[in-house]
Amino acid sequence: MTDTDDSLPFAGEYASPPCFMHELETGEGAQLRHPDPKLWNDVTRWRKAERERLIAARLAVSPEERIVRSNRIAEKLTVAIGRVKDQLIGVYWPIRGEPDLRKWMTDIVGAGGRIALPVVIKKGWPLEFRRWAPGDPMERGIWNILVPSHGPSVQPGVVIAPLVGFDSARYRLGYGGGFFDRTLAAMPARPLVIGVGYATSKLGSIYPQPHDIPMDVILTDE
Ligand SMILES: Nc1nc2c(c(=O)[nH]1)N(C=O)[C@@H](CNc1ccc(C(=O)N[C@@H](CCC(=O)O)C(=O)O)cc1)CN2
Ligand SMILES: Nc1ncnc2c1ncn2[C@@H]1O[C@H](COP(=O)(O)OP(=O)(O)OP(=O)(O)O)[C@@H](O)[C@H]1O
Repeated sequence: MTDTDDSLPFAGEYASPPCFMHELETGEGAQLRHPDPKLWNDVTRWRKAERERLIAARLAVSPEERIVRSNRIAEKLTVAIGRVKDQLIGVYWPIRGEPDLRKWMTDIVGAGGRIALPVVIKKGWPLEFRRWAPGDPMERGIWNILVPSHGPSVQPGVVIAPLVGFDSARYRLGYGGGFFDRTLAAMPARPLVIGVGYATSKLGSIYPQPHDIPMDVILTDE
């Protein structure tokens, strides 16, 4: 199935933010009960195939080209965020061909801003953010992603979310753990959420579901 394939039943967009508290089970690692399990099953299968296709495509891009594209995204971030002094910005440590913003993160710290990185505490839980500065000790967390070894949980005012895919309604396709959606839903104050990815990762629709939270802004290399 491709993004132009319309054989997937229309997955329903919402004109206003849906209230789905009634679909939440309580307790650790609460799972959502989807309103239409059959549709969700189709969407899940389609998303899995699209993730694999999009990740393989970006991994096939040369390291030199990836640097060029990452730098373009970094320049746009600088413009979008503006004055960074005293801001706390949640970024990410790149994996699987994601835009590499590590130099930009260092520049932000040099300019008086602060950076935080996401940490997976447990599958099915919101992410935690920990402060990071160049040279800080890091360790491998779940899925081998490097995370700051210690430090308290902090609340960024800006969150930069890497996109596996995205659509024109600013919905994000990630790795399928639901981490960013859970994290944004749980944050006491909603941060400015900026999705970053390659223009080639654009889809016709990600078939947004009630739990999917759109990005405020999406920045690409084009
Ligand atoms: N660089 C980076 N760090 C990040 C994220 C990210 O998107 N990029 N995350 C953003 O959330 C969190 C990690 N999220 C992840 C979620 C799933 C898998 C993963 O490998 N999942 C399994 C299958 C999952 C499933 O379908 O149930 C897999 O692909 O084998 C990896 C990372 C926190 N750190
Ligand atoms: N607020 C939430 N509460 C409980 N479960 C949630 C919440 N948000 C998402 N989920 C669950 O997470 C799972 C994965 O969702 P989805 O396919 O949207 O992942 P994703 O956004 O691609 O992943 P990620 O953010 O980790 O990169 C779904 O089963 C979904 O029900």
